[in-house]
Amino acid sequence: MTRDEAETAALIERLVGSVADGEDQAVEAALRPKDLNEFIGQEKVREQLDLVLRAARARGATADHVLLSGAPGLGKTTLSMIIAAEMEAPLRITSGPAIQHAGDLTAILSSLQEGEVLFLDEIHRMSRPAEEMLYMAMEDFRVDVIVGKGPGATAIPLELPPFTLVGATVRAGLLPPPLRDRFGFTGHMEFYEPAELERVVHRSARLLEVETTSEGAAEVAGRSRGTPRIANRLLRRVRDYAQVKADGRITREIAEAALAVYEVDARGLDRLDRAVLGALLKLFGGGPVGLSTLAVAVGEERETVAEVAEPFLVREGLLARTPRGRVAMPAAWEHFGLVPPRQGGPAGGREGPH
Ligand SMILES: Nc1ncnc2c1ncn2[C@@H]1O[C@H](COP(=O)(O)OP(=O)(O)OP(=O)(O)O)[C@@H](O)[C@H]1O
Repeated sequence: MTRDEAETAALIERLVGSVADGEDQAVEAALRPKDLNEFIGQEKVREQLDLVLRAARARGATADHVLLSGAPGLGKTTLSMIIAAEMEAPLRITSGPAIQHAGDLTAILSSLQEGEVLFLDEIHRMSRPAEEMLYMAMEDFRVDVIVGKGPGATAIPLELPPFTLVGATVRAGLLPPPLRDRFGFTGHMEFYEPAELERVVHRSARLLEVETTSEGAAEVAGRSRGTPRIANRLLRRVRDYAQVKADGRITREIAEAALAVYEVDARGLDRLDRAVLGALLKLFGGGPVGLSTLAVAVGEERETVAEVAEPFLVREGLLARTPRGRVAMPAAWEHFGLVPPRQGGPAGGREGPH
């Protein structure tokens, strides 16, 4: 290997990244469904994707580029792995924030094998020049490698083997239209219904060899915010509790006691959700308040509040996003045991009767 090749390999290694260490990551990887049949819920996306992949296989062609949109933890990475497995193709995983320069993307694209699936997580966070390079790569399987700098710079066209790009984003609307339009198929991932999450919990419990009653699984599922990753995480924590404090079996009582320890409340709100709602209610009298102000108040990034906490709070009817700012809904006051201030009264609300 020459020095250039070694540097490129190191660069790709850094960009593509390996799965983080730790028992939880290893367990999470083991819990991933391996094919579309094992993948629970998301009927629409599954059916549509199944058609796209079957048709490509029948033609002996590389599958069209796929865009997956949806909140974190709904299974976008898992689906990209399934796409690669179903196409019997290798998979490369990277993310938008890892690609800061067009050269970063060239390094990855130029090392792809024919038919390879490239999973680009958080595609909306890629740098502009890289994004523009991706347009051409997706459409014509070609990139221009820029050699040199300034007026003397020349563009050398480089042919790429056909590949399938699987882009993942929290919202398809975050992508510029020219990029969005280059995907042959867009799958919108929805939050999971409680019954689907119960199936996820049962499946994971079976794989982890943990005995779980129906009520125990329902309790974990009900607090998992419609998200399989959270269901799996809560299941692992409840399993720990059941092993240390009881006989290892997950019942409703054990799930309730364990989740109280981990500060996940009966509605599934976690510490961040409660911080956001608590600030909205107690500091801003229920709003309206701007996203930036709210984010500063809870010491989080705007994006974290908007993309991690809010979709669930909105869906639960606890918070509304209005043109004037974020507003707490009556259910939020109730959940916190607070009474909303009267119009024109002092901000902050009063303690309720319970
Ligand atoms: N439909 C499903 N059926 C069973 N398990 C699932 C399903 N979807 C996701 N999971 C589980 O949830 C975990 C999280 O999924 P995954 O990493 O694919 O989410 P993601 O949408 O890519 O999240 P992020 O965008 O944050 O990376 C996985 O470990 C997987 O086991």
